[in-house]
Amino acid sequence: MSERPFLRMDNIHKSFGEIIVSAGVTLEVEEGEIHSLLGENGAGKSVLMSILCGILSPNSGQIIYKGRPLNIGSPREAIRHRIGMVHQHFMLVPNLTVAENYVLGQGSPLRLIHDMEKVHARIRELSDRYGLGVRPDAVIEDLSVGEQQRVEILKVLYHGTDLLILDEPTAVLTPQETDRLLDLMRGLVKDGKTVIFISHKLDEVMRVSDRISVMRDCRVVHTTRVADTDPRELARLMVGRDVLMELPRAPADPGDVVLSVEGLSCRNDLGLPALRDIGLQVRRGEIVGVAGVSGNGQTELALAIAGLLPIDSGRLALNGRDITGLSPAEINARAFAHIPEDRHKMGILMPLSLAENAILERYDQPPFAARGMLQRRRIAAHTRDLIARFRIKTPDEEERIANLSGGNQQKLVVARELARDPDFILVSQLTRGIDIGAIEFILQEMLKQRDAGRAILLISTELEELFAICDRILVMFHGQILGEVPADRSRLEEVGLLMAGQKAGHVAQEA
Ligand SMILES: Nc1ncnc2c1ncn2[C@@H]1O[C@H](COP(=O)(O)OP(=O)(O)OP(=O)(O)O)[C@@H](O)[C@H]1O
Repeated sequence: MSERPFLRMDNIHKSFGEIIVSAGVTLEVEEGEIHSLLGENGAGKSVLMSILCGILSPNSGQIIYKGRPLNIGSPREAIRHRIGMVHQHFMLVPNLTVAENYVLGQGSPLRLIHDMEKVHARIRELSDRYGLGVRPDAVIEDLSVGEQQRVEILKVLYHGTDLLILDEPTAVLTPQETDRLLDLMRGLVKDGKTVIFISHKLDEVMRVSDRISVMRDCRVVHTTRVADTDPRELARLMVGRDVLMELPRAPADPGDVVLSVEGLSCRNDLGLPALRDIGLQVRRGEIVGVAGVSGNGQTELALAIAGLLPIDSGRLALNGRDITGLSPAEINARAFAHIPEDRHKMGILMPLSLAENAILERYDQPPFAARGMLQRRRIAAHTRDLIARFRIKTPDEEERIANLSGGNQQKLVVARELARDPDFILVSQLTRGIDIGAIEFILQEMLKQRDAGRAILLISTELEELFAICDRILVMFHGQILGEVPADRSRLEEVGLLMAGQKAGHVAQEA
């Protein structure tokens, strides 16, 4: 251990009642490095970083920062010490501008109005310096996810930072946006800043880090220089066993058509055309992937199929029966499972328990309801079964789902939907926020579902995920399906070209 590290978190303990969430963590970070933090879902990464930036206070342990003990009780104090964090879920107010978000809570409104020109100028200066492309007068809700993230990072820089913590910043980014973010992180380090980076994506961690610490069971179990390790070793350290990088699978044996989409066109919530004449079929016993750079209509495709977005024209059928224009509840009732892209908006209800979330769409149906009464023992037993099978980290089924780590919330959504014995499974961003050990398990589960004769449509921006389990891949570009490619890794380049709008040697016209 070095004499005087930039940051040393020493023997940090934290528990909520009986639940231990930090079990004597010791972590050292050197000045001017990118230090990655890896660990399974629920290993305690976010909790540790929340302690470092004053959101949670530890029960015991010490933090030495820039050679002095650090005792902070709020994020505001952390900012004073030039420690800034970008959280897994953005904390911006959607209907305010970038500049308004930055000055929220910063003083009297009258003075702020007067100073707004200066605020705008400072945002422009920082944005130019780091190539962030952030406009101070842009309204948050009009920005893409990648842009919102740059706004969050610039917010930390705006308040002044020497230590920047990024909690799973790439989970929602396109590969291009990720490259841009990794470049930005290197630029910040060149500028003398220190970065702590949390990610489940080992390739990114290997590309960008100087050093890596691995957490398990709420402790740091290993710290290494990136040159002294490889993804296989990191995976083993995280999960405690070897993780299969390639899943064995038999060729598909597709049966009858389960989902059929014909001539589907619709608009997005701004009234602009989002889908143009989409046609596709998913058969029993196959997994059809939908690839594409995010924002090319994939979100609208999932919403339209689930009955959550009105369509302009076209026809949807499930098991040969017309479902066009049916309500989401009516579609749901027809052996239709949906794992949505945004679990917070659509997948779960935060104030409710795991057990309540586990039966969200079925609370009024047998075996969970009888004679108008909830069958609490049955619901509890069912939820305990899901918790055990999907290794969801929680004290019990009565825990509020809001208290689970992000990846464990996603596991519950997947477990609940697969338990519904569906004919058709609509999935968006299946493994977002999930650790590699659990990804291996969930992808294997999807293959089992396929082999049991279910039809699966998997919409994803992760090509790895698509190539791992799909049988064929459709590529979306500007609201259309530009091509179909067998899910064979040798065809990766073709998929990449289609994603960029290039088809058989020519560039697709923007309609
Ligand atoms: N307020 C809380 N009350 C009870 N338990 C909590 C609370 N906040 C976090 N936990 C628990 O602390 C543990 C660590 O959670 P944390 O969010 O740090 O995990 P993580 O390593 O960031 O996981 P992920 O990769 O899924 O984001 C989890 O088991 C979680 O359920």
